[in-house]
Amino acid sequence: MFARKLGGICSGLGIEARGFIFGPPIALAIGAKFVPLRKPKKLPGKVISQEYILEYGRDCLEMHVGAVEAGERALVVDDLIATGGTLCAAMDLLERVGAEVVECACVIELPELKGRERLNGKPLYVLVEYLEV
Ligand SMILES: O=P(O)(O)OC[C@H]1O[C@H](OP(=O)(O)OP(=O)(O)O)[C@H](O)[C@@H]1O
Ligand SMILES: Nc1ncnc2[nH]cnc12
Repeated sequence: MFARKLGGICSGLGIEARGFIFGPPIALAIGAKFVPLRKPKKLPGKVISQEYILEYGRDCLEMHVGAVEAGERALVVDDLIATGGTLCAAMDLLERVGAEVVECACVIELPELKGRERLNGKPLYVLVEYLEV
């Protein structure tokens, strides 16, 4: 599995909603804590927020202040990458708190939407590339 090669990852982050299916078992498998990145007004307590643009509108991700500390190595997990806006917002949040995003991982990539190109060279692991025929 990809994560075994990475080592030393403290935080496995899952993006609401379907990233919550895959993030927790991956975090458990690599011995990392699971940190949820949620849609607005779902997390209690103090949060930092990052807005982003999707194919079909705008949205925002939030993370608890203190959930990830400066210097932590992090893996971001979601079900799917399309335009890459969601993963970019997740990476922006983590960079704002001084964490290092080691890799992003998704089950499905829609390569025609070129999301990978927006990740500034950050490694992206995917299981399935879906191409329209
Ligand atoms: O690469 P992008 O263009 O940013 O799109 C990918 C995102 O879109 C979907 O979530 P959605 O925003 O539909 O939210 P949901 O999981 O709450 O339905 C999917 O689960 C990803 O999180
Ligand atoms: N084009 C797309 N198809 C399926 N799921 C998506 N989530 C975001 N964009 C999508």
